[in-house]
Amino acid sequence: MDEVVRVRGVEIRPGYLDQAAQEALVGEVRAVVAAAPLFSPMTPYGKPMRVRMTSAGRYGWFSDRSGYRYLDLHPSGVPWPEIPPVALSVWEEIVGKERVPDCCLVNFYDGEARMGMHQDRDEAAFGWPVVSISLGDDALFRIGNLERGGRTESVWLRSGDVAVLGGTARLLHHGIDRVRAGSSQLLPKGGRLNLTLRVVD
Ligand SMILES: O=C(O)CCC(=O)C(=O)O
Ligand SMILES: [Fe+2]
Repeated sequence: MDEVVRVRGVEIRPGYLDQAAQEALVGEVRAVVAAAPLFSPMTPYGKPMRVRMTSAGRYGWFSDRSGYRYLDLHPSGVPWPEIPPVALSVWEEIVGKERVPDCCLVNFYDGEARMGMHQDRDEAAFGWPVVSISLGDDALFRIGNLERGGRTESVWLRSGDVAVLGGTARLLHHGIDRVRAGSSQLLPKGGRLNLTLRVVD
């Protein structure tokens, strides 16, 4: 619970959420997805992303042929739901109460989904960390460098793990190489949920 593994400045807290907290958070994410359905954003290169997404909070992350950005409303026109309380308490415990995150991006990975190496840099402020919560199947998380390319290190993220990209690690390239289908029983139909809490502006 209190263990912290540091990989290139990324702080990983294995098993931060216990089973009961994970189940509670899954229930909260279901409510988010019911109000603001998952969609597959189009990349600026014209290929739909394999990961399905939605958001909660003041802003939601979006991508289409015009590029990556944050939107005030879900693409269907409905407001983004409130950030799930369990996720908000993870933020408060790790980052503090001084600033509430503006966005909780929800990513859903089926067994085939992956996410290419990228930086989280669509926010206006990099002074606050990105806090990532993993639920469901294990995922191989690759951590690179501030510049594109170069040597990388990989670590498996498991259900209940929290990873914090802050300080010198805030703008490191990172991605998900693969998801180990069937490695967790948390989501009845399998797959992986990742929540990232972000300060946007
Ligand atoms: O799924 C993950 O663990 C990482 C997600 C991510 O990097 C992102 O949404 O920007
Ligand atoms: Fe990211």
